[in-house]
Amino acid sequence: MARRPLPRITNNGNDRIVRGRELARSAAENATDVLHPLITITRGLRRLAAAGRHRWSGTPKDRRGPLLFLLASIVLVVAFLPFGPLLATITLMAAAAWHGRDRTASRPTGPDEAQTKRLESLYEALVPYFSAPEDPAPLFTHGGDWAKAFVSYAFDGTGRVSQLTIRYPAYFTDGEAASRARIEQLLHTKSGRGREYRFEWDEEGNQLTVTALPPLPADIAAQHFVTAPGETVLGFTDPAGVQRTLPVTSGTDRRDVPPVVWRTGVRSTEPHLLAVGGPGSGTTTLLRSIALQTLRHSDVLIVEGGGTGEYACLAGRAGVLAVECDLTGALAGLEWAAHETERRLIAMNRARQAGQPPPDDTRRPLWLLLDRPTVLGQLAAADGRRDPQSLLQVPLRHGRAAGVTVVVAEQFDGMECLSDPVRQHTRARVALGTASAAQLEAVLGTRPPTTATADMPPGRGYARLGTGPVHRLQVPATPDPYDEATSEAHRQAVLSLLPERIAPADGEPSDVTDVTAEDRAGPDAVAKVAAEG
Ligand SMILES: Nc1ncnc2c1ncn2[C@@H]1O[C@H](COP(=O)(O)OP(=O)(O)OP(=O)(O)O)[C@@H](O)[C@H]1O
Repeated sequence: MARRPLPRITNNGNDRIVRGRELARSAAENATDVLHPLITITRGLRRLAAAGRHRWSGTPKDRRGPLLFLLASIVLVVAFLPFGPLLATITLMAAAAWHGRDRTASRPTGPDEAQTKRLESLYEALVPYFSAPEDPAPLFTHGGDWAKAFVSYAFDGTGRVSQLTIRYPAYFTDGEAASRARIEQLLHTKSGRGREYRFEWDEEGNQLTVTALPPLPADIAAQHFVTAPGETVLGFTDPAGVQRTLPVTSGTDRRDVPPVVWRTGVRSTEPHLLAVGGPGSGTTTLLRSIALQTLRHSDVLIVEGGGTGEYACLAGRAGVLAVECDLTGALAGLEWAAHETERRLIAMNRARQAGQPPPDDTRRPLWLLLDRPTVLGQLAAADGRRDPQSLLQVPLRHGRAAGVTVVVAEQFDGMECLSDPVRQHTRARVALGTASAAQLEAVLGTRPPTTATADMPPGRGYARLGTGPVHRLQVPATPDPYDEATSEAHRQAVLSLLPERIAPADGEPSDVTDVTAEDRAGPDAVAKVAAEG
C-alpha cells in the first residue's frame, strides 16, 4: 500500500525573516571585504583634505598668494611631464591609502604573562578537587590546559582575578555544601584575600562563577528614606541582588543605591525580624535605625536588655510608648503589648463581621523592639519571675493580622536562650559582624554565597527575608546622638529624624503598668500616661 507523504511543516514568517537577516548580514560582510581598499583610500583622501584645509587656515593671509602660486606651478609642471598626471594620481592614491589605514591599535588578546601564571596556579590548585583517576579524559590534570577549564576571566587594575568562570566535571559533588565550601575556600585564598567574593554555582551547566565584590558603601548615615508605609530599609547591598534603588545623600553627594527593604504588615510573609551579631557589631544601631524609620507611621515600644541607655534619645518622643530598661518595666510593657495585640484582633474581627472598616484605634502599627531580651530572661530566672520572651508569643503569632511587628536583637552567644516562638516567627533575619559559617547558617538558614571580609566594619553583615536570597548588608550609620564619640554630622542626622519630644527631657519614659486591661484605648493611652508620668 502506497504511503501518503507526511505533510511538510510549513515555514512560518519568522523563519523567512531570520533567513533574510542572515542573507543581508553575509552580503554586507562580503561587500565590506570587497570594498575595503576603496573605503581605506576614501578615508585617506578625507584625512588628507582635512589636513590641507587645516594647513590653509593656519597660513597667514599675506603668504596665501605665494603658496597658491607655488601649487599652481607644480600642477602645471606635472601636467606637462610625460606620464605626469598618471604618476601624480598613483602617488596621491598611495598617500591616501597610507593615511586611511585603520590606526586603532589592536587590543592585546588573552592574558599577559603574570595573569597566565595566576590562572595556571589556580588551575593546578583545583586539579585534586576536580579530577578522578577513573576519568579517561580529565578536564583538570597536572600540566593540563587551563584555557579549556576557564570559560572566562577578568583581572582588576592590581592584576588580581576579578571574575572567573570555571567549568568542572559533572561528577564533582556540587550538591554537597562541604565540597563547595572547599572549592570556595581555595579560590578565596588563591585569588587574593582581603576581598569579598561571590560564588555562583550553576549545577546544571557544571560551571562556577567567582566574582570579586567591591566593598559596600559605609558612608550612608540615617536619613529620610523614600519608602512606602510598611517598608523599612534594613541597609544597602549589591546592585545585582535587588531590583530597586533609593536616592540617598552622603555629605553633599546624592546618589542611588540598592537597598534591602523589609515589608511588614498584613501581606508580609516575614512579619517579624531577628538580628544577631557579635559585641559591637551594630545590632543596637540597626534597631535605632528601624525605630527612626517606623516612628513616621507607627508607635514603638522599646525593651533594652543591655541596660546601657543606648535608646535614651528616643525616650519621651512622640510615638515612643516606652523605653524599658529593667525587668519590671519590660514585663509590664510586653504584657500590655500582648493584651493590645488581642484587643486589636478582637476589634478588627468585630468590625469585619459587622461589614465595617477596622476601627481607627487599631490602624496605627505597633512595633516592639527588643534589644538582648535574653539578659532580662536570665534576671527573671534568677528572681523566679516570668521570662519576658514568653509574653511575645501572642504578638509574634497574631501580630501580622493585628498590625504588631516584633524585632529582636541578640548576640550570637545568647541565641540558644531565644524562645521557640521567637525563632519560628522571625522569618526576616540579619546577621552582623564577624561570624563563623555555622553561626551565619544558624541565623540565616543557609550559608551566604559570599566570603567574609577580614575587616568587617560595624553594621556590615547579611540579611535574608524568608527563604529569599542572602544579601550582603551595610546598615546606615545611626549612632547614639548622646554618645560623645559620635561625629557631629551623624549626631545632627539622627537628631533631625527624632520626633518631637512630648515628655520631659530627662524623662524616664512611660510607666505602662498604669494602663489597665480595661483602659486600653490603643497605644495613645500609654503615650498619655508617658506624658503625664
Ligand atoms: N552601620 C553603622 N555604621 C557606622 N557605625 C556603626 C554602625 N553600626 C554600629 N556602628 C558603631 O559601632 C559601635 C557599636 O555599635 P552598636 O552599639 O550598635 O553595636 P551592638 O551590636 O549593639 O554592640 P553592643 O551590644 O556590644 O553594644 C558604635 O560606636 C556604633 O556607632
